[in-house]
Amino acid sequence: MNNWGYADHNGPNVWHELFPLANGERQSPIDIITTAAIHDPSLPPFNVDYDPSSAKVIMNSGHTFSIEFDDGEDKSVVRGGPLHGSYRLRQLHFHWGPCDDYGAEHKVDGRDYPGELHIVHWNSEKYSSFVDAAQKPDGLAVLGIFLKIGEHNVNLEKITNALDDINFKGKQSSFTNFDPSCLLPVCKDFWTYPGSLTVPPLLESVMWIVLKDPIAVSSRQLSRFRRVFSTTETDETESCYMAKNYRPVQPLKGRNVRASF
Ligand SMILES: NS(=O)(=O)c1cccc(NC(=O)NCCNCc2ccc(Br)cc2O)c1
Ligand SMILES: [Zn+2]
Repeated sequence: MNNWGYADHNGPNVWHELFPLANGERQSPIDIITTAAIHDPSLPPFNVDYDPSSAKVIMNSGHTFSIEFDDGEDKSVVRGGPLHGSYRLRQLHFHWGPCDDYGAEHKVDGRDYPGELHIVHWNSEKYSSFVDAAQKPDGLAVLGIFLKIGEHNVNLEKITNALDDINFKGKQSSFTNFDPSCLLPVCKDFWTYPGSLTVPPLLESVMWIVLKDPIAVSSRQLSRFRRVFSTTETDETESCYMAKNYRPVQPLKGRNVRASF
């Protein structure tokens, strides 16, 4: 089943058939129970230092759409928080649902958000590439930012305007001069815990930094995400919209979630 997806026949409930890590000890996403989170006063703030010229392309993988960054040198990095050393920016992508009531991957006290932004970085101090780092327990760092329905988000416009160029699976288009820090909330309070990729191969190599505050996007902007196709332009089967691409929450299995606030 290398054509994994989010439908009943190839979705999260059957990923374990080809990706045994699906039932692993440090899987993501999780439901963050705020009263169980441990305030860690020794946690420093995290710091992002992004160069807008690192942005290269926007692409449709069939599972989400992503902005890919030049990760050939330490031009855009995240440091601090729970991290030791600097982690290099690789890509950002989104997860959403079929309606505005749910679609994020992490939950907070059982609460659903309608979407979630993931900004993916890898440990370039210790490892030689993203794929190498993705196999290591301290290889990746992902910033998770919740989306809530509210005001039109001007910073998201550049991304949603580019979706027409990548409407089908496999399409990519030039996308540069973009600094992802414009998509971060003002307050940088976060929860952090050791977890995994939320997509196959579900590798257990992610230090998660989930921001407490959501960013607002308009219902119209989020509905544009759902009109991206998960199929190619020439797919013999009928075209299929990317209506949802979130993984349900996974067992905590004894892990501690720390709070920076
Ligand atoms: N949702 S997430 O936890 O933030 C998260 C964290 C890191 C990466 C991704 N997605 C991708 O890298 N997608 C493009 C490559 N396809 C998946 C893939 C990944 C790693 C390796 Br090695 C091989 C491989 O085929 C998502
Ligand atoms: Zn993701």
